[in-house]
Amino acid sequence: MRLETVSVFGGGSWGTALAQAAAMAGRQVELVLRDPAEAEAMNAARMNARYLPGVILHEAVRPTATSQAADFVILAVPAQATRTLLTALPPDLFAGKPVVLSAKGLETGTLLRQSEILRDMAPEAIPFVLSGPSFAADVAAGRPTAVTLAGDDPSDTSDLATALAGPSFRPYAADDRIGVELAGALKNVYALACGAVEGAGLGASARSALIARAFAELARLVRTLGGSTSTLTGLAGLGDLTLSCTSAQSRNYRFGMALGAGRRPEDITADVGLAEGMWTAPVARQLARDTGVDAPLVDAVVQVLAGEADIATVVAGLMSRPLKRED
Ligand SMILES: NC(=O)c1ccc[n+]([C@@H]2O[C@H](COP(=O)([O-])OP(=O)(O)OC[C@H]3O[C@@H](n4cnc5c(N)ncnc54)[C@H](O)[C@@H]3O)[C@@H](O)[C@H]2O)c1
Ligand SMILES: O=P(O)(O)OC[C@H](O)CO
Repeated sequence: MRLETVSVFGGGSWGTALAQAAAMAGRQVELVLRDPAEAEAMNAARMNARYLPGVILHEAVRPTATSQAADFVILAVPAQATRTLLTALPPDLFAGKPVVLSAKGLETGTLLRQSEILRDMAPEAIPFVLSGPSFAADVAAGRPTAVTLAGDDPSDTSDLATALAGPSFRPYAADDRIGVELAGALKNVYALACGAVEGAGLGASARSALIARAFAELARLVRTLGGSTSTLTGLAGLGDLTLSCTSAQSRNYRFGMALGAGRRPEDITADVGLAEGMWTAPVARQLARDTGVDAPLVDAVVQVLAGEADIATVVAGLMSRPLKRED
């Protein structure tokens, strides 16, 4: 498999960070933005001033609005925008090529994972999913980061991991696409919940209890939806859950903190930016209901986001559930 050139779609923080990582790994990178003026400005400044100010673009990164054919592709737009992006691109851009899906979210309406959207829109692409504890600012600045890269063919996945690995970016190859995608999407919902616990001043003990019960709920969902629970002890599971559920660097966590402090969701987005958990929570609740999985934490987040209950009410509800064995 030739893996010298890569097109990264999405000129936000994650697309720019992954473009930097790929360039540091020795790839020639085009960073594809939808707005030609923004691509030109980024090229002139050699910086993504809006999403990653202060990070000088690697010389192998070429911002552009017109994509050329590359050896492989990385998609890094928000989860709800992946289908729109793919609709606008010619399918032959992807045919027979590795496509790395890096958005962490489930699609509203269809309830689909990112690689299922790709299968719908570009069935001849070869899907890989990348997830794990990784803030764009850390990756772009070359701070040590490790992620999971899952694909169906072990040899191709190892080759792709090697093509993306650099001195500070370490992808571990794996094969459980379903588990990796679900863990990445769901951790955003649980990060909202943990942020809300902090914002409401409920204490560090409550937050740790929540992380542990979130892990158990995630395991039930992953097991039922066809993933492997062993994935959850890895970077895409435990790694990302603990990062996003404890750090105010996470937008989902910050969104939750504001919710916990009593602000309304519609007023928070302008300050925090993209918080994928907001979109994924209702989808996860639907998936849990459809498959009979008990998911009280996802339910609680949906209720708070929808304004159906305040934090105190959902916490009282969770604390008064019948006592049970810890499994
Ligand atoms: N930022 C991080 O630290 C980080 C880390 C890992 C994964 N992710 C995931 O990456 C995804 C993208 O997040 P982000 O942080 O880059 O968001 P962002 O808000 O920083 O940037 C989103 C970018 O997508 C572009 N975009 C939106 N709709 C588009 C469309 N239809 N066509 C083309 N471009 C479009 C926007 O113009 C913007 O440039 C999310 O699913 C997020 O969970 C982010
Ligand atoms: O800022 P967040 O909450 O979207 O989290 C970013 C990454 O997913 C952390 O791994």
